[in-house]
Amino acid sequence: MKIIAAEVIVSSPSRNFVTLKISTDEGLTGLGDATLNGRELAVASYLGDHLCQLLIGRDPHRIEDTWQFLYRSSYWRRGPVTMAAIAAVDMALWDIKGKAAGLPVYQLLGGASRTGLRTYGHASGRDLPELFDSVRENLAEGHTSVRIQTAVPGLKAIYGIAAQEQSSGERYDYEPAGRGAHPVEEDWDTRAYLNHLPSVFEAVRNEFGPDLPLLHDGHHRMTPIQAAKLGKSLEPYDLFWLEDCTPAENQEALRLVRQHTTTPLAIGEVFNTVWDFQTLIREQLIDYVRAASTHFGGISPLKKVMDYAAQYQIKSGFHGPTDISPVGFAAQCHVGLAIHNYGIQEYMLHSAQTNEVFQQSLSFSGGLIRLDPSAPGLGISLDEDAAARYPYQQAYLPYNRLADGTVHDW
Ligand SMILES: O=NC(=O)[C@@H](O)[C@H](O)[C@H](O)CO
Ligand SMILES: [Co+2]
Repeated sequence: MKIIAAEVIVSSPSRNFVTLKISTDEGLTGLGDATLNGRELAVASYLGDHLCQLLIGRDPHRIEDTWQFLYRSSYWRRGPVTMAAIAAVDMALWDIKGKAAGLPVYQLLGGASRTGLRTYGHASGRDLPELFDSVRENLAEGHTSVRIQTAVPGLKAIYGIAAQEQSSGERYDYEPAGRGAHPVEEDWDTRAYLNHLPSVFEAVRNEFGPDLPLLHDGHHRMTPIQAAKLGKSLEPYDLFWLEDCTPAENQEALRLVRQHTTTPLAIGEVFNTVWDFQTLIREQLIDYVRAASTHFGGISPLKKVMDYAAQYQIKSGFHGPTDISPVGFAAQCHVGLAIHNYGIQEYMLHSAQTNEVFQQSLSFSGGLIRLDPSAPGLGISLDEDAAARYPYQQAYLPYNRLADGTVHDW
């Protein structure tokens, strides 16, 4: 079999998505997700102007060789743009291999290790009543675990809370990317956040009891000692995990956090290669791997990092925001179903418009994502006419500044 075409499809139903479509001389096609929120066109160009031409004539069955060729032949390595582009190729080739074999991709990765994938949803609220309603909505939707994000007194707009100007009760169930030519500035105050959050979790535990698994996303905004303080102060509320508690470019920073708290830690949604996890896994500084297939080079490296993590009893907690397309989401669900060390899957439901462009065969019932055993490959199709109805619109993620004007992680 030979690759005869590789096309990049940029579409913006509700938000921007970049999809790679690879076609073969035997009539099979494969899809890959190359979406990088806020930098989509950089990845579209990396694919369209550099990688697609290298694929023509290659045997699509040679996934590992293609991955290694694309990774090493560029000379320049790693980074979110490069790895999202390679991820899309990897996913599309697994899609083709599954279709050629008449099997879902998880069957090629060792078969199902469980019935389905337990999920967590995003509960958010500017105040406790809004937050409690949002928790109830998530439970009604079928999630058996819930992420808790709230506003912080004195701050106007922060990560994880629907933009203030939106109608009250608006849920944070759609990842921001403010449309326009410049990112929106939001405000931040770590001290106010650290002083406020424990009371929120105490209220949530009082309202929903001790058993509901609760997660929280620190979103890279704390120093290691601040993250240690928060992890320790949340111990009475028995979190399932505290996510991105501190920027982990310096993986050793987690040693300090680990010394002070038993709150489980999840990191890695902004990572793009296994080396970003090497110290974190080897020193067991985290409990969950937050990588996502789309930002991590695809299905192949995601399976590799999880097999490495398994040696340290570290589980998966793959990133599942709405700025990963249904193709990328399905790809990591296939990995999640096959690996033994599965933890949980972040699951933000895509909009009706997005589901108009991408037809999915996975389902969500009884608190579990289930993959269709009769759907070969990734089990996703893309309606190119629908995609063409939603042209790209430039959009950026927000960023933070502190009260004194210093730029800060958002
Ligand atoms: O855990 N989920 C997250 O941190 C997401 O909400 C990220 O901010 C977005 O995917 C960035 O585009
Ligand atoms: Co996160």
